[in-house]
Amino acid sequence: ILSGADVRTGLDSAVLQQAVLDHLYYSLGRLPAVATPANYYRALALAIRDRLQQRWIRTSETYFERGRKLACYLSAEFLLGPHLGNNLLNLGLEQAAREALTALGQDLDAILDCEPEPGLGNGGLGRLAACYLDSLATLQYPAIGYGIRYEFGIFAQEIRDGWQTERTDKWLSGGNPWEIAKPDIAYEVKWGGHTERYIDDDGAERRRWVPYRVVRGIAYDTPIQGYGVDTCNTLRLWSAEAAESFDFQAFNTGDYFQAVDAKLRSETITKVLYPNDEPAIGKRLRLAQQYFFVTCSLQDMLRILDLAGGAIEQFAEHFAVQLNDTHPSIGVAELMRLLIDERGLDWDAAWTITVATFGYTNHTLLPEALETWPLPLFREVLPRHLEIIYEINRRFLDEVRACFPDDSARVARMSLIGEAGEKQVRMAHLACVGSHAINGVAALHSELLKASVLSDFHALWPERFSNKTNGVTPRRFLALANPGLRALLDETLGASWPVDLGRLRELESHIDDPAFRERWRAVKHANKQRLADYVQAHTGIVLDPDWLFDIQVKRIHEYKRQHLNLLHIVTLYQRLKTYPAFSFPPRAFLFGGKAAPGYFTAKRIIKLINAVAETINADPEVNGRLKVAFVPNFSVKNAQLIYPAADLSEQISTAGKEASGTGNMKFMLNGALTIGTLDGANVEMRDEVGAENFFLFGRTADEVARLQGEGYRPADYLAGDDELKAVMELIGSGHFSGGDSEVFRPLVENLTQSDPFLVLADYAAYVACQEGVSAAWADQEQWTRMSIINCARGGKFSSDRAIAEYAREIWGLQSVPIQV
Ligand SMILES: CCc1ccc([C@H](C)CC(=O)N[C@@H]2O[C@H](CO)[C@@H](O)[C@H](O)[C@H]2O)cc1
Repeated sequence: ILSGADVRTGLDSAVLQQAVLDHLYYSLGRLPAVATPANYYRALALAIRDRLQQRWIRTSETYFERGRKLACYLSAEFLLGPHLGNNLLNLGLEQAAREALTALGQDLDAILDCEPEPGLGNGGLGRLAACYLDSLATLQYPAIGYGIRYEFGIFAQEIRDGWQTERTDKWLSGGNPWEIAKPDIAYEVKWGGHTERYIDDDGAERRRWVPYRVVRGIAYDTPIQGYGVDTCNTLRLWSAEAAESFDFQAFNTGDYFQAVDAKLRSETITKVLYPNDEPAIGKRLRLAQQYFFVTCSLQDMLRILDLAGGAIEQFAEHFAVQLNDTHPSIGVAELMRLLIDERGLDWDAAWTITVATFGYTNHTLLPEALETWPLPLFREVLPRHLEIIYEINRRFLDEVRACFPDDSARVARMSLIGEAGEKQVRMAHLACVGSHAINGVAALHSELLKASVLSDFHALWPERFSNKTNGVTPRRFLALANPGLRALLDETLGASWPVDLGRLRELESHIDDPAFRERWRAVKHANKQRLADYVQAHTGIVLDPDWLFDIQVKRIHEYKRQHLNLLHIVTLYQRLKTYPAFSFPPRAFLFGGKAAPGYFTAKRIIKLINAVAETINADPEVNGRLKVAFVPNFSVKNAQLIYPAADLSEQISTAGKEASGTGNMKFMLNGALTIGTLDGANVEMRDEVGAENFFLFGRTADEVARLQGEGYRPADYLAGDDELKAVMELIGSGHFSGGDSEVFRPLVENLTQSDPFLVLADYAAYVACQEGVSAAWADQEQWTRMSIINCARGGKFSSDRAIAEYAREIWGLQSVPIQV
C-alpha cells in the first residue's frame, strides 16, 4: 500500500504510475478510460511537480537559513522551452516515466508533444537566460530569475503562400501546471503623475512621487530544477492586475465599461511579448513592462532582506543583480528611489549600494538596438526617476570632467541624456554608470564594445569591463535533444559528462576506431531521419538523410545573412541548369526562424527562401541533388530536433555584427561542422577545434569596418563576377516568382545598391568555401573525424563554464548544496 508521501515523492515507475492516476482523478476529474494524451500530459506534469515541490521548498528554506548571497537575473525574456522532458532528465526520471506511461497504455514521446511551449522570448538573449537558470541550479548557486509573465508569448509562425503570418500564442489557454500563483507576493507599481517636495518628521527636505495610476504586480513561480542535484531554484514572473479589479460605483451608475476599465488597462502591461529583437521600440507599453517587472523584483528583494533581518546597508552583500541587456536598466534609478525615498538613505550611501549591486551584460552592437527613451515620454510616465537620473548624470559628468578636463565633446558623448535632436535617455549609459561590472558575450564582441559603442566608458572605468563568452546547457541541447549521442557518450565516457563537459575531449582517443566512427555516423543518420520525418509532416517536403544536411536556424535578420546562403543555393541551381554534368554531393538546405512582424526585408527573405524552395524541389533536373525547406515556427521544441540532425551549421553573419551566437555552439556539440565568418563566438569555436576543422570564409570585422570606411560599392562586385551577376538577375527576373519581377525587386535593389551587410563582398569567398565543404563531405571517414573533434572540443561552450565565471568574477557567489 502506497503512503500518501510516496505518491507525492516516490521515484520508481510503479509509484509514478499511481501518481499519474491520482492526478487524473483528483486534479483533472478524469477516468483513464476517457483521458486524452493532453490529460495524461497534465497529470504527469502535476506528478513531476510534486517531486519538484519537495526540493523547491527545501531549497528556499536552506537559502533562508543560510542567508547566503543570491544572484538575481533580471531579464525581459526567458525562452524556457517545454518543461516536462527537461525536468524528467534533471530528476533522472525518464525511464520510470516511460515505464509508468507504457503501463497506462501511453507513449511518453506523444505525451511530451502535448506541452505548449512557454515562448516568453524572441531568440538568443531569452534562451541564454533560460540556459543560465539551468546552470545556476545545477551548480547549486542560490539564484532567482525575475521576469514578465506574458499572457501571450512569441507569435506562432505560419507560412502562407511563402509569406510569414503571425498567430497569437495562447500558451496559457490550457492552464500551466509548471507555475504556482503567489497572490500574497504582490507589489504596488506606480505610474505617471508628478513629484513633490515635503518635509519629513525629522525636518529633512524630501521628494515623493504622487502617481497617476497604481497597478499590482503578482508573483507566479516556476521551479527550476538542477541536473542530478536536489537544488530547485525559482523563476519569479510578474503579472499585472488592477489594484481594484472592479469599480462598483461605476457599475451602479451603469457605466459597465468604466467598471472594468482599470482592470483591462492594468492587465495590458503583461499581455504580450514585443516580438522584436534588435531594433529598439520606443513604445510606452514597452517602458511600462520594463519598469513594472523591475520594481516588483527590487521590492521583492527588499522584502526578502527584511525577512532575513538584514540591514538595508547590506543590500549589495545579499543580492547580485544582473541586467540582461538594457531592458531592465531602469533598475539603477529604481533602486535609488527605493533606498532614498522609501528607506531614507542619503544619496551617497544609496549610490554605493546601487553600483555594488548591479552588473550589466550587453548583447548587441547594432546601434538601432541600443535603447533610448524620449525625454517627454520618460518625464510623463516616470517623473521621479527622471529627477534621479538627472542627479546621477550631474555627479557622473562631474567625474568625467575631473578625469578628462576641457573635453566637452566627451561629456556630451557620455551624458545619460542625448541632446542631439529630440532629447533621449540613453539606457546603455545608465546601465554602465550604475553597474560595477560590464561585459560582452564573446571575446571579439567584448573587444569591439571597448573599442566602439562603450569606448568612453572603458576609458573611464577599464576595471569594470570583462568578457563572459556565452554558453548553452548540455542537458537540454545534448542529453535531452540527442538521446542517441547521449547513449554513445554515456557508454564511452561514463555518465558525468553532462555536468563536466570538458570530458568530451576524451572522445578524441576513439577517433581512429572505425567502429566508433561507424556508430557516430549511425547516431547522426538516425537524427537526420527523425528530422526528415518532422519536415515532411510539417511541409510535405521529402528529404533524404543520406544527403548533406546544411542548416541555418535563427531569427531572420539582414546581418545574419540568410540571403547570402540563398545566393549560394541559386548558384548551385544555376550551375546544374547550365551544366547538367556539374556534380556535387547532394545537399538539403534547411532554414528556420521568425522575422519581427514589422521587419519587411526579413519577411521578404522568408518569401524568397520559400520561392526558391518551391522552384528547386519541383524541378526534376535539380531535385535529385538539391532540396530546400523552410521549417515553420522555429522554437526551442523543434530546435531540439534540428540541432542533432545537422552536418553543416551556417554561422555566416557579417563579421562584427553577431555578438556571440549560441545556436553555433548547440550545432557544434551535436557534431555538426561550422561554415562561418570570424564573428562572435565562431572565433573561439575555431580556436578550440583548430582551423582544419572549421570552414572559414569572409572579411574580418576590421576588414568590414575598413571597406565600409572606404565607401563600399556593391556594384563593383557584381561587375567583377559574372556568376553573381547572373544569380542576381535570375532572382530579379521573377524566375522564382512565376515571372513576377516586382516581389523581390526591393531585395535585389537593397543588395546591388547599398548592401549594408556586405553580402556581395563575401559572396565569392563563401561559394568557394562551400566547394571545400562538398569536397570534405566526399571523404566520410575524414568528415566523421572532424565531427567527433567538433563535439569533443565543445566543452568550453557549456553554460556551466559561463555561470561559474559570472559567479566568481562578478557576483561573488558561493554555491549552497541542498539535501532533501
Ligand atoms: C528592444 C528590442 C530588442 C530585443 C532584444 C534584443 C536582444 C539583445 C537581441 C538578442 O537576442 N541578441 C542576441 O543575444 C545573444 C545572447 O547573448 C547573442 O548570442 C546573439 O549574438 C545576439 O544577437 C535587442 C533589442
